[in-house]
Amino acid sequence: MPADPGPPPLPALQQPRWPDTPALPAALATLARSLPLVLPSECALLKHRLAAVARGEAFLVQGGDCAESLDALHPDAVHRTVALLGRLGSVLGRAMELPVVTVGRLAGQYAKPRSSPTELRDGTELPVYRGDAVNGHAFTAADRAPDPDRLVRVYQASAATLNLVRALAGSAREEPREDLPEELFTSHEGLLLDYERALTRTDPAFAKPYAASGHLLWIGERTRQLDGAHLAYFASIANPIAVKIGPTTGTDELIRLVERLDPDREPGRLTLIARMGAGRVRSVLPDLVSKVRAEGMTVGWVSDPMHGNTVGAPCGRKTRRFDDILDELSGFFEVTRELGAHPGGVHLELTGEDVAECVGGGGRGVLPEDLPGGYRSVCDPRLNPEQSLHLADRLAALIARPTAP
Ligand SMILES: O=C[C@H](O)[C@H](O)COP(=O)(O)O
Ligand SMILES: C=C(OP(=O)(O)O)C(=O)O
Ligand SMILES: [Mn+2]
Repeated sequence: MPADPGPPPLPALQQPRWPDTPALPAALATLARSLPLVLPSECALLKHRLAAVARGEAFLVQGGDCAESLDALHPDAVHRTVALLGRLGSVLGRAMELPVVTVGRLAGQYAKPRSSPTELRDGTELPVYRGDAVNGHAFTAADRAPDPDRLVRVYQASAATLNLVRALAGSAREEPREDLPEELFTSHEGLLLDYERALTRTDPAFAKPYAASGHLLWIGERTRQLDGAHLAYFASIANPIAVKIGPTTGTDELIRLVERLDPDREPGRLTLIARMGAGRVRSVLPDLVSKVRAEGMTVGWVSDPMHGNTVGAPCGRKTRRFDDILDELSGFFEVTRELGAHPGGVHLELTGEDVAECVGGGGRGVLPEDLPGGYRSVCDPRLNPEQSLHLADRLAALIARPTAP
């Protein structure tokens, strides 16, 4: 009798079309016998800290690149981004009068969901860039071909980044400094299920397996289907997790999502990252927050003011206006406070490098004509240090005087 094939696999969106060669199983076997990048006890500690965020007793500052790039990996760049997160934490923690939990979008943020599977340039169509875990950014057939060996390369790059981050955090613990967080956790979008499964580990001290690729993993807006493979994977791991929710999220859908991902209502388990867009946050968010609160669910509420505010610049690049980013943050604070919920944190795409990708900001700010010369991101536009600190100052003023014009 033929063996029972079991249930069909759940649909997994946004997965690469890997070549049908032994390269993928070989890469996954390498990852499966590799060392974990993070420990379950660290994940448990972050969960504990995020429980304080959900209770209104702490504030989350999460940020970093849209997509890390192997070519741009440099110790100074990591140091500058970590220092920037530290400075943002100092400003916002003081304004909120709360301890800050700092989480980097780094040491693993190498895979991107995309709107279209291909990119067309001057009549040539190639697979879209899906992050350095999958293919190369250059617009050539060779670079854009998915290459499973990249999974091992980004694992190694993540290990090296994490090593540096741990050293920086260690030095800050020795000698506390305004510009370095004492404890920095890592996070990335858990998009590539092959990669995440190969790095999932068990530990006798913990009831459930955990993702050893980073402390916190989030599900993106494009892969949070209730009957999808991403939800099933995330439900199976013990890490603190987050979900991005966009403006089309229904209230019933959100309740089912929370029930599925946090059935035990475990403090700190689930953070909801709202990315509605400045024009919609005030109309869409209130029902979602009210319904979750009415169900007695204690999740953390965080604002990503980046992904709902992406627009095309005249040069053809993607950009975001500083004023839209600030406006969405203001709307998020208004809505949560009005409903008696805690505005639990910010999720930003930023870099310690002096790039020109988002437009506006304090002083002269970045102008659209600066983008062609100053754009370094391999995916979405990031705030540079000046824009990030200006945003933190403006937000701090808003936090202190919520009713000021
Ligand atoms: O970072 C997020 C997504 O990958 C990105 O916004 C999608 O961008 P695209 O519309 O250019 O594919
Ligand atoms: C893809 C991203 O966001 P979202 O899933 O919210 O679109 C991202 O954070 O880079
Ligand atoms: Mn992005």
